[in-house]
Amino acid sequence: MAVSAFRNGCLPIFHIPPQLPRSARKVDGRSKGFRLPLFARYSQTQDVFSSRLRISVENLPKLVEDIVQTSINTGPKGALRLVQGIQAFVGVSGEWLADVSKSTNTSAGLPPQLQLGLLSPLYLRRLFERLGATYIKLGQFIASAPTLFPPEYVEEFQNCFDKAPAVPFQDIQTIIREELGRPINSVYEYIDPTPIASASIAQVHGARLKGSQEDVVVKVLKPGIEDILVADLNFVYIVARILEFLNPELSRTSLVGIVKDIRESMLDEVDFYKEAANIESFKRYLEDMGLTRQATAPRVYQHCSTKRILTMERLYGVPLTDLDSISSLVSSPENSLITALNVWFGSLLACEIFHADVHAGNLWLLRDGRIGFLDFGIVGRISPRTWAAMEVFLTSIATEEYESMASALIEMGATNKDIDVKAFARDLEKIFSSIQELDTEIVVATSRGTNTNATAISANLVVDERQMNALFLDVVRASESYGLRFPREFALLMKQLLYFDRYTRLLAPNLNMLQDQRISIVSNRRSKSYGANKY
Ligand SMILES: Nc1ncnc2c1ncn2[C@@H]1O[C@H](COP(=O)(O)OP(=O)(O)OP(=O)(O)O)[C@@H](O)[C@H]1O
Repeated sequence: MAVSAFRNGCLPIFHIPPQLPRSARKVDGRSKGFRLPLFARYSQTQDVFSSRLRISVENLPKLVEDIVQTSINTGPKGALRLVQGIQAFVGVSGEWLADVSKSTNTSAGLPPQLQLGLLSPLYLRRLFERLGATYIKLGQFIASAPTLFPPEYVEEFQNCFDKAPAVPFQDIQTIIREELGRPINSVYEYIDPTPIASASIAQVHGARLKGSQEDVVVKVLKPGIEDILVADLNFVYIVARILEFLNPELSRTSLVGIVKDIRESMLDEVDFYKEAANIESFKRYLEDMGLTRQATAPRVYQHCSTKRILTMERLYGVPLTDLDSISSLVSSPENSLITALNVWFGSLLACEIFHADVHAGNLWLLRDGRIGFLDFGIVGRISPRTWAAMEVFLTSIATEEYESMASALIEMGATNKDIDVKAFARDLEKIFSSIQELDTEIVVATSRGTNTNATAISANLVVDERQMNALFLDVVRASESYGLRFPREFALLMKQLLYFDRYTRLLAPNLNMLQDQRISIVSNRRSKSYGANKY
């Protein structure tokens, strides 16, 4: 049962099933349709429309000024991106037309996933992938923001992969040389021309330092990526401004504010000084809490790091989902998981930043048995107050205390309305009890610890994750129906907990992540702040 799944330390996952459970559609007889106003406001009367228009026209000069200013800031690169955008649009339109013509040859008619044209989730996701870095990141943002976007889109954008073709090594060498301001061989003994990884924004190469002969990796920002980001984000900003102008109600959802937030956090990701500062901050936290024998983050070599290249100690290890390799490295995968959890939970308050992207590629078990945290491009900051409410929320899931759960959600969600806690608690209880009958066997099979049968476990994980994720969405929607809006940190935190939930099911299926005495989710209060220094 799902509730017993929580007792086993399982949490809802951000993966949305296409067919949401009954509880996703209705709670307490209220329709819980989930749409941005953009998708849902077609039934306005003419009067309302014209009064809106009157209000909007007054804002026209400001809008025009904003568009002109943003276009000037974008410069000629805007035109280039426009051409690339048109090419991507034509390409995906071709795919859509081909699929339409295939389905018109069948008797079943046009399937729903084709009906919205390029605005349907599948084709929009493909368009985003063709448009490259900015849109891939935007897609990932949509995938992690179920409170803001319709579930079909959230689900489809889970597939927005951050892989990209590698930049030729010659171009990478040019960037490194320019950034260093001296010959490459004066700093590195060698750099491996074959990249370890090539993502949308950066490419990573293995290398060895001259002199000390230490193994390092060099993370290199892909050429022209900042220009692309600026051009694209300015375009998205203009679209958001126009939408808000056409429909002033959108300003209540603060669409422009969201776009500004995304712009800020994406531009942060292309500044390796910031990533280096985040790593340093995390390392100081480990040192000051005496955790260096349990966990680490790569040392940054400042003399060969700049805004566009980051030279770091090379870590050797395996992702936390690689059960076979983990078992060959340590006798108790469960203990390794507990360490990872304690270090991460501890950082929530004892370090100014927390690692906000702990997917398996970024969380390793190292050969020496320590946990390695990689990639501090995305970090979050949480206030002690929000975390205190989060702790109550997590505990109430395990103890099934719905009034505490309601109060914690109210504490976290911004609202100035008075909320009926008891009614909210009843709605939450309904959500949780409505999933009691969900595939009991799945959870039972997982919790029996079938760790010899990796395939069965992963199959179970997928199904179970979908259910848990739907449950989480239900909770968010129920909260929204009471006027609650959660801060970005809430979604960021939940996403990390869902990653940990996945690791728990793989490495320690009988572990109760929320209640086990060995795991300290209760705050290590921030006695001292290990903030990111400015470089
Ligand atoms: N210090 C390191 N030691 C060993 N390998 C590393 C190190 N840093 C990065 N890598 C390798 O390079 C890959 C990509 O690095 P990183 O995650 O920092 O880049 P990214 O562009 O942010 O990628 P993503 O968006 O996929 O997380 C990692 O998954 C890992 O395989």
